[in-house]
This record gives sequence, structure tokens and C-alpha cells, in this order.
Amino acid sequence: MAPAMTTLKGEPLDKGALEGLLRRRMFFTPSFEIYGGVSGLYDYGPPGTALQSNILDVWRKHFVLEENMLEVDCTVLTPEIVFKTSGHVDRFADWMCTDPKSGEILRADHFVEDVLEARLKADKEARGQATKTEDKAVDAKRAKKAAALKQQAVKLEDAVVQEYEEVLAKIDNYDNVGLGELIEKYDLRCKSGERPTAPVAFNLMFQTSIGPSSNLPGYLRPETAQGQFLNFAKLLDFNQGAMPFASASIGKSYRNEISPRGGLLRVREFLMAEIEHFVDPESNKKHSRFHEVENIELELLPRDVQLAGKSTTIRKTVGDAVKEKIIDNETLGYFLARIHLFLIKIGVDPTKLRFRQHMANEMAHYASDCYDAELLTSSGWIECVGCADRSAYDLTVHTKATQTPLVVRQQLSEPKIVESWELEVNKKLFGPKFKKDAKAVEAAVLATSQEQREAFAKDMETAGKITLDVPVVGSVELGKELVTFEFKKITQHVREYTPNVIEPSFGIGRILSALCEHTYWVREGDEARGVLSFPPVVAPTSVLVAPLSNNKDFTPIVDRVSRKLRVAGISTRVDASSASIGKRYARNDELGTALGITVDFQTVTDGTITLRDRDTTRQVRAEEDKIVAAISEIVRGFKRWEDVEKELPSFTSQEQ
Ligand SMILES: Nc1ncnc2c1ncn2[C@@H]1O[C@H](COP(=O)(O)OP(=O)(O)OP(=O)(O)O)[C@@H](O)[C@H]1O
Repeated sequence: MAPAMTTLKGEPLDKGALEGLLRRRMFFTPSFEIYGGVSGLYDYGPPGTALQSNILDVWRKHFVLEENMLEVDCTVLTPEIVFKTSGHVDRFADWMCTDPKSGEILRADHFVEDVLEARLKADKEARGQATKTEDKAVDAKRAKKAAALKQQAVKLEDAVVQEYEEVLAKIDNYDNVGLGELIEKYDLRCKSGERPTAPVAFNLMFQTSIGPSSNLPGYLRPETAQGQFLNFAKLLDFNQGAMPFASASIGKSYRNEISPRGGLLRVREFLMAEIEHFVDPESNKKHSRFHEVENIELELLPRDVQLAGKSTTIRKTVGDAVKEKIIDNETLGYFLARIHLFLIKIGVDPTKLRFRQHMANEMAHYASDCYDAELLTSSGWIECVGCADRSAYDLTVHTKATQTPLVVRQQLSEPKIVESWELEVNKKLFGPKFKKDAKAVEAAVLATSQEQREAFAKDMETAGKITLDVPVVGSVELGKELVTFEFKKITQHVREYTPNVIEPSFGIGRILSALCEHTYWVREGDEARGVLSFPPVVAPTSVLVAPLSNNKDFTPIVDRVSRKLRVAGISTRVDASSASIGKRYARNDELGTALGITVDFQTVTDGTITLRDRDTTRQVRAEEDKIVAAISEIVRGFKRWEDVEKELPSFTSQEQ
């Protein structure tokens, strides 16, 4: 089981208090609430929206700008043929079962997980109680009673506890049959007391139809990736044919989750930021910048550890993990390290971050290896970034389906002699014979593989014709007069290959939600108050500007300071309300505002203002321009509060 969740200061997390804060301060809120809401749909309020856009800003700088990625923005609406080809129509599904009595729909793996975890929890509590009674037993009679209680209270045998823990460690590896067997073996019951129905596949995509005639079926995309793959040839051209390169995209995705839960953790509409890094498979997936990250240490939970029923991570440098093949290749290792650095930069607690390798059955249908960046939350360890090696799967299937070569043509420095089945098409006869389908038929002939050509050459010799399946057109017969096959030795000046793809895929809502838990703590005082210690680079608002009172002399100064901050591109919020300065600070601590400026009577006389740090509540005092410059450095991540404190005189006030 996942360890108990703590706050930034190591206290047990009061989830209810944090949720109350996030709701009260409108970080996010259920959509359509006044109509009763729809589960799995959330709106973001002002601080949530600002936090999200700051996380995205860091993401763009950390990945897109740093690596010259080609950012695209593709459509959400996607024709069915795309997802049929990519395999999503047939396989993008979760296992679902039903409570036969109440009709409640359950996600089968979550159901098994929940029941086993609840049993383990009850067992743990019972054991704890029995031990306490035992400790207190001073005479023989009471000791006997305590022993009897222990017998009664402990419901699970040690071996069963171990079995449950082993099942939970590899829960993602079970398919419908496996989950069904677990339900039967452990007699798992729904809330109604009944056993659920056998798990069946439920496709997670939202179906729709495009256009008024309803004859073009489509789906809302469940990931942004396909748009990037379909544009591969154009992107390669844009990149002047240079490999490797990466595309990136930020956009909404949609999944009809069986049972949304955990607030933003499992929703039906969510923002993804995805990278598709295209790499030559013959390069051993080496990465030219690997040396920059090879000494970074990661907490890894490899597949074999989980299969052994364990969940203890191993700490390794990325360099060693790649050498030892715990991480398959440099490019995958490079991105895991870059993901680690990004998450730390935005404020994720490094002690609540691990990288878990997928088990064979858990991997999406397109992936050949996958590591998830998981963050510890009050709902346990949650996947927030998936980093999959999608091999050449997507580009290959789309090439086949469309006869559009999504490949790289690499000029060889030395020509290569290869033996190959070549074909010749008689274009003059194609037009009259196939009319409007001529182009499609020709493309299908040209797209045939070496194996197909060899078989067709034999068919042509024996039967004098071949039969070819042409997408959309159907089955077509071609005689010798239309196409001929010949085995030739040819000199190749160009190597043609389908790139492999490494895909880091970020769920922004999950990251944001986990970040709120990781940065939350409670400041004790006359009244305990929540604080969200976001790093200044992502804090929803960088600076609070607060006049000490509503004295009219303060107004022009407040206006001038906030204008200067705005001109410097620093997000600012003026709070000239009548609440005490302490209350205004506390409100902004809950909002995660990084810094606070106060304009007071001294400002009117000597032009100095104070600057307060949210986390320490310590203050410095200096001239307006010096303070604005210091804020600018902190917000851009160039200086820390401690550096500013060394440079500017400190200031003490009663209400910090
Ligand atoms: N329903 C969802 N709500 C919020 N974020 C999601 C959801 N599904 C996926 N994500 C985010 O998108 C990222 C990439 O999606 P991916 O397909 O790898 O997820 P997944 O393996 O299907 O997730 P899970 O197993 O938790 O359903 C995830 O790491 C997660 O952050």
C-alpha cells in the first residue's frame, strides 16, 4: 500500500481542509454544478487557470524551446478511420463490470484494488487494536482475554495479507480473465453484497458524427498524438529532412472514463501536453545530450520488482540504469531525466516522485516499453506522465492505410548494393481501366512490401494475374499488361526507414492536483492557516500589492508600483480592502501568491516599500525600483528569496 500522505512540513495531510481551501479559493470547481454537475467534468477558476498556464509556460520553455521542438495544434474531432487504423477503436478500452443488484458500473481493476485495500486496512487496524490490548495485559486472565481478542480481530492470515499485497503490486497486469478470477478466488463483493458481473471491455472514446448528414463517423481524440503522426511527413520537410527531431502539442483530450474519481485525477476532459520524439531505430536510440543528464538520480520501480510482488524502488543514476538495461535506451533515459527536472522545477516534492515501468499486459497496444512518472497523492501513487516507446507502430499503420509514406529518406554517404523486388506500372493503361480509382490502385501497388512482391511475382507467373486489396476501392485484379515484377540488384543511394517514437505524455490536471498536495502546509498561529508554497515561477499570482490602510496618499504609489510590475511582465494583484494586512497576507498565502509588497506611511516619506516572502514571512525594505528588480529576478527563477535577503535590508513589522 502507498505510504500515508504528508504535507510539505511532514504533518499528516488533512485532505478535507485542502479540498475546502481549493474550493473556497476557486482553484477548480465541478462544471454545471447548478444543474447538479456531471461527474468527471471540472472548470478551473482564476487561480487554477493561472497556475495551469504558468505550468504550461515552464513546460514550453523546458521542452519545446530547450530542444527546438516543432509545436503543432491539431484538431480534437477525428474521423473514425484514423482511430480504426491506430487500433484505438478495437483496443482503447478498460475492463468494466456491474453490480447486479444496484446496477452500479465499476472499473474492474479499481474494484478489485478497492476491496483488497479495504480488507488490508481493516486487518491492519484490527491487529493494531489487539496489540494494544496485549500490551496492557498484566495478569494471566487479562492476557488470555487479549489473546482471544487477537484471534478474533485479525481477520486475515499472514499468507493472505502477503498474497493481497502481491496482487496489488501488479494489479495493472491483469486482463479481464485475470480480474474475473481474482473476484471469484477472493469472493470480492460490491457494496450491495453481490459479486459483480464478469469484466468486459468498454471503449473509452467519445463517438460523434461529423457534418449534417451524419455519414462521417468520428471521435473526440483521447490523446493528441495522432495529429502529430499524421503530419509527420510535413514536419520532417519543415525540419529540412533532419533527424532526429521532436514535435509537441498541448491540447484537450477526452476519455469516457468508467468511474471518474479523485477530483482532477480521473476526469473525462483534460489537458495533455505531449511530445513525439522521432528517432532512427538503427541509432540504438542514442541521444546526443544524454551526457547532460546521465548523473541524475531517479527512483525507479522496474517491471521485475513489481512482478515479484514488491513496490520498493531502487535509486540509480540514469547513466547506470541505461547501462544495466533497467531503462532500455538513452533516449528513453534522457526524457525520464528531463521529466524529473521539469517536475522538480514546478514544485513537485522529489520524495513523492518515482518512475514505474509498465508490465507487459498493462502497456497500451502501441507501446513496446513504458515508464510512468508517478506522484504520491492522498489517492496513492498516481501516473502523471507516461513515457512510452511507441516504436514504429503508428507511422507504419498509417503508411499502410493511406499509402502515404511516413518515412525518412536518408542520403547514404556510400552507395549500397541491395537485392530487391522491383515493379513497373503501366500508367497508360491504368487511367482507362480504373478511371477515378486509378491513383488509389497505383498507390496500393507501389506500397506493397518485399514479401508481397515476391508472392505476387509467383502468382503472376502461374495465374497471369494478381488480386490486391485497395483501401476504400476494394479488391482489384491486375494482369501482366498492368504491372510486372522483377528481382534486381540495385544500387541504393538513399536509405528509407520508419522512425521509432519516444513519447512523453503529460496530464496537466493530474500534475496540478498533485502539486497542490505537495506544496500545501498549515501555518500555526492564532488561527491555523493553509499555505500553498508554489515556486514563484508557477505561483498563480506573483505579487500582492497592499496599502497598509485606505489612506488616500497610498493610492498613487500603489498604482505606480503595480504599473511598474505589470510593465515588467509580473502578475500582480492589488488588495486595498479594509481587512487587516495580516488577513490579506493569509488570504494570499492560501492562493499561493509568492510575494507581498506593502505601501505604508514610511513609503510616503522616503519612497521605500516592503517585500514579504510567503514561506518564511520575513521581509526586506528598499526603494521601489530595487524591490521591483528583486521580484523580477525571483519570479524568473534567477534568484531565491535568500539571495535577495542578503542584498536588501531586512524589515520587521508586527503583522507579517
Ligand atoms: N482520465 C484522465 N484524467 C486526467 N488525466 C488523465 C486521464 N487519463 C490520462 N490522463 C493523463 O494523461 C497522461 C497520458 O495518458 P496515458 O494514456 O498514458 O494514461 P493511462 O495510462 O491511460 O492512465 P490511467 O492508467 O491512469 O488511466 C497520464 O499520465 C495522465 O497524466
